[in-house]
Amino acid sequence: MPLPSYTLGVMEASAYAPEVFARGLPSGPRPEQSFEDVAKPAGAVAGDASALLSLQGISLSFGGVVALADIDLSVRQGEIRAIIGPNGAGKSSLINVISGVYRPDRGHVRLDGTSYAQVPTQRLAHLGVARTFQNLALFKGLSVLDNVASGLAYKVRSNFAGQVLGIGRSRGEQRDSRSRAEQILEFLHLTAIRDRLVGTLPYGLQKRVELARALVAEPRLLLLDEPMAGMTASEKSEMASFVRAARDRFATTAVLIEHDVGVVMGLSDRIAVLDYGRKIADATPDEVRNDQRVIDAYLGVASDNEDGAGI
Ligand SMILES: Nc1ncnc2c1ncn2[C@@H]1O[C@H](COP(=O)(O)OP(=O)(O)OP(=O)(O)O)[C@@H](O)[C@H]1O
Repeated sequence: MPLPSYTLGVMEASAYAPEVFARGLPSGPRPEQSFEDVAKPAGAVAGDASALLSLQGISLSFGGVVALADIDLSVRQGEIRAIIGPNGAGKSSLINVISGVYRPDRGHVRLDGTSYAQVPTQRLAHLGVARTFQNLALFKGLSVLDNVASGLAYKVRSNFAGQVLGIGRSRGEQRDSRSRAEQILEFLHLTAIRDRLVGTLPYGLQKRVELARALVAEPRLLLLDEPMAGMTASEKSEMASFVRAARDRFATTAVLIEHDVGVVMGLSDRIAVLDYGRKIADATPDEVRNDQRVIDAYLGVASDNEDGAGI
C-alpha cells in the first residue's frame, strides 16, 4: 500500500482548542490483570484478511459501564494508526484488549492471521508485538543499554545459572542482545547516554529509551500508550519522527493512543476516533478533522466542561 508523505516537523495546529479535547475520567479501580490468560484461538472470522491486526465486534463492560461497544478495526502492515477520543472514550481499554490484558466480553482480535478471543499476553513478544506504557516501565537502576537489551530477554534460552555466570550459550546470547541493543541506540540517537542509569535521565529521554526497548526485538506491531505524554513540544516532534523512522526502517506497524491531537494529525496514516466506547470515525487525518461527529464529540465535551482541563 503506498503510504502518504508527511509534514511532521511543524505540529499542525489542530482545528480544535486543547480544552475542547478534555473530559473528566470517571474514577474507578482497575481490575486485576491476570497474566495467566490463555490464548483461545477463535477459528476463522470475517475481516480484512490482509490486515496485520484486525478487531471484530469487540465489546467490553466494567459492571454497568460500557468501555467498548462493538468495535471493528483493521490495521494494515506498515500503517501508523492513532486511536483518539475524549477522556473515558475507551482508548486504554482497546489497547489492553489488543495486548491481551483484557479479555473482551464479545469479539475477536486477529493478529497476523490468527484469531484470539483473548490475546496471550505472556506470548506477545513471540507474536511480534511490543508495547510501551503510559507510565514508564523501565528498570531505573539499570543502564540505558541494559534496559534496551532487556527487550530481547524473551529470546534468551540459556538457564538462569548460565546467565548469572555468563558461560556457554548465555555469553553468546548476551553479546548478541547487547550488539542489537547498540544498533537500536544508535538508530534512536541514544548512544551517547548508553551507560547512564535510566533513573537519572530526563523524562523525555526515558520515553525514548522505552521506545528503544520495544523496538529492539523488531516487532511487527508496536503498541504505544501515550508515547508523548508529559513531553515538551520539541520532544514530541522528535518522538513522532522516531516512530515514523521505525516504520520506514523496520516496516513496523504502529498503533498509538495519544492525547495531543496536533501530533497525531501529523503522524498517522489513519485515525480511529472513540466516543463513549463507540467508534465514531475511522479515516485519514484530514477526513477526521472535518468529521462533524468528531467535532461534536469534542465540542460536547467543551460545553460539559467549561473550565476545560488540559488534555
Ligand atoms: N477497571 C475499570 N473499572 C471500571 N471502569 C473502568 C475501568 N477501566 C475503564 N473503565 C471505564 O471504561 C470507560 C473507558 O475507560 P478507558 O480508560 O478505556 O478510556 P480512555 O479513553 O483511555 O480514557 P483516558 O483518555 O482518560 O485514559 C470509562 O468510562 C472508564 O471509567
